Amino acid sequence: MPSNSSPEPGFARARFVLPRAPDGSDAVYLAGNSLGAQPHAAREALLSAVDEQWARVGVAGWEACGWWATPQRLGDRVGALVGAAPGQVVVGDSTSVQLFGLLIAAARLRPDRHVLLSDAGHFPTDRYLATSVARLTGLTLRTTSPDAMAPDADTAVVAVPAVDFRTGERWDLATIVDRAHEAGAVVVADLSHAVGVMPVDLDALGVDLAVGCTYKYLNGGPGAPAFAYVATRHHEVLDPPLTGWTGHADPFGMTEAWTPAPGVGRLRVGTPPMLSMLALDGALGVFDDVDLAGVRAASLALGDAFLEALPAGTDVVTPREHERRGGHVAVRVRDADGMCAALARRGVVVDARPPDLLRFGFAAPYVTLDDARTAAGELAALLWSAS
Ligand SMILES: Cc1ncc(COP(=O)(O)O)c(C=O)c1O
Ligand SMILES: Nc1c(O)cccc1C(=O)C[C@H](N)C(=O)O
Repeated sequence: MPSNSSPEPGFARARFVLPRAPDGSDAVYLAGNSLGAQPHAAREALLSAVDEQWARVGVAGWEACGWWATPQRLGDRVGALVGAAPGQVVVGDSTSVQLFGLLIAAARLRPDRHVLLSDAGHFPTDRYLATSVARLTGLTLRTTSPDAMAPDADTAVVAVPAVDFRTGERWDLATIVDRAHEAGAVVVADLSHAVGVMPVDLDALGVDLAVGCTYKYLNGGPGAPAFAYVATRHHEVLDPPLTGWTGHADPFGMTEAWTPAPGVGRLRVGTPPMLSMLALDGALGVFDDVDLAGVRAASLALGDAFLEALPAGTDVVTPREHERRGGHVAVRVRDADGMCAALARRGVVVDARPPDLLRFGFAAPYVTLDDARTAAGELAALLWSAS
């Protein structure tokens, strides 16, 4: 099938079930930056895994149904969406667990250096884990905004998101990676707010290591497994801290000592959550025949329609320039939680982040231009009644 290079906003809406609004209709669902909507194919894949595989094949499914190979097979599918050639991505565990492993592995790639440089506004799990990893490795944690990062000869690791989880600002990964590499540091990128909503070209950018979640714009479902990327040049030296048996070169040899599997397979830890993985497998079909540059253009068009329909004076914290914007737009309001609940009563699902932000996520596969304008109209009505 030819690839759809200029998809319209809402191009795959018929392939999704949308959460209900209070009146029973489909909600205007702008929370895909937190939990993507459910693709029919994810449900079908899950039901088939339960009814035909688990129930009827049982333990033989690890080979007969291809379960054992699924973390790397899905890794390649996700890898294609983040510019990773096959063999560099594995799926499994949570973003937090993957990040912990990669931050430590990154520090071990630069044993003579002393600084872990991280985004001051990073998502909490990234900040908490950087703090813990610094304690465990003896690195000194320094935090600053990604655009102000100035790694030097003592910087071991630079940890950054592709897009700020609060403001929706897109960071300039190319410049960050270049600066880090000039200083000899290793880059660990968190793509949670980028994967599936914009093209990311990990190989071309030269990113060393990356993680991301699959339950936002990839629509893998609540608790869908995360992914981890390791550039090929690090494969044979990567020394992960979580030496679980499924990352062993010969897991069924049940040997005394841990020997890493070749390549990215060494990042596998325990038994993969197969039902979640197979739901994700179904969900990824949405991206099979579509060009991510087109998905990005459609998402930006949705954001533009929303921004244009907002009343003058609305406090938008997301940069308006396309190249500096991710997949969501954040608006500062007086009572974000109250406003979020009021929008939900009006059939518009968004989320609130402390202290005062409302986030509107523009997942182009199922959000339409009408949705974007409706959300702006409902927000305007609430802002008006609150003023
Ligand atoms: C940037 C970022 N990293 C990580 C996470 C979450 O990590 P986990 O999948 O472990 O809950 C999120 C959101 O939940 C996020 O926005
Ligand atoms: N991962 C989440 C969860 O398990 C429950 C509720 C929300 C989330 C989120 O996705 C938070 C999200 N990463 C954020 O950007 O705030």
